[in-house]
Amino acid sequence: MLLEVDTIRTSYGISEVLFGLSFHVAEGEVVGLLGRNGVGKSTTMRSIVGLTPPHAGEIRWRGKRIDGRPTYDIARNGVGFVPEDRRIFPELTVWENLDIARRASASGEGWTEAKVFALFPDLERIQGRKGGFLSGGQQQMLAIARALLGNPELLLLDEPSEGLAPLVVADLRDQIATLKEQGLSVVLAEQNLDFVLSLSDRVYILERGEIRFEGMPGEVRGNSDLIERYLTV
Ligand SMILES: Nc1ncnc2c1ncn2[C@@H]1O[C@H](COP(=O)(O)OP(=O)(O)OP(=O)(O)O)[C@@H](O)[C@H]1O
Repeated sequence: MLLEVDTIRTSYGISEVLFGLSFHVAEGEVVGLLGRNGVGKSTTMRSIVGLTPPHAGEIRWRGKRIDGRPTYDIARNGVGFVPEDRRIFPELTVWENLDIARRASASGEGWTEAKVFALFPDLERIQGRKGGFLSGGQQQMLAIARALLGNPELLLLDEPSEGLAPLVVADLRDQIATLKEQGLSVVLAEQNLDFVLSLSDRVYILERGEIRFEGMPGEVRGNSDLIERYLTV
């Protein structure tokens, strides 16, 4: 198993947000995390990469514990994270945003600027533009491109389609599908049900910091009980 999240409990100060949450990701799998705002999807990702480490439970990467390890170490082990706010440097150009990520990466092999430009041709065209002048879609693609330069084996994407126009979302879906075809494992936290169901091999539904459902996308699609209970606003 690539990643095992085993009954983790995570808190912000005294307020507990994840209550013994467990899920796993096999090699090459795309796993969707679904649930309304505030159920703990971002906190789950932040727990995995060590930004808000769990205070109980275990997180294992290829069978070895990574909970409690520093974020840079978890990244070097092969876990890439694209946070919801994308964290683009606004004063740096697209090229410079990528260059920094490549230099920070431990391994010089694998992803290169040329390869990320092949996946995101738009980024090549605007490589001289400053991060602060990008559209939401361009920012999202830059954030994913930057994470890829760290040569992850697993990519955690937090709400990648949020705020993007439908045509841009369609492009993003194709790009994530290409990454999957290339063997990358992905965890996708999303509100956009069609987007997740069309990409995922398996999905989990969260509510109040716990997993309430695990199944195949086909078991969620058209299941109005499940959708009404856990997903509609
Ligand atoms: N820095 C923080 N300090 C305190 N509480 C927080 C913090 N970040 C998130 N929370 C709380 O933790 C809970 C889970 O939030 P989280 O962001 O993980 O949910 P989510 O499912 O990702 O939702 P969203 O789509 O809004 O990001 C929420 O109740 C939220 O208010």
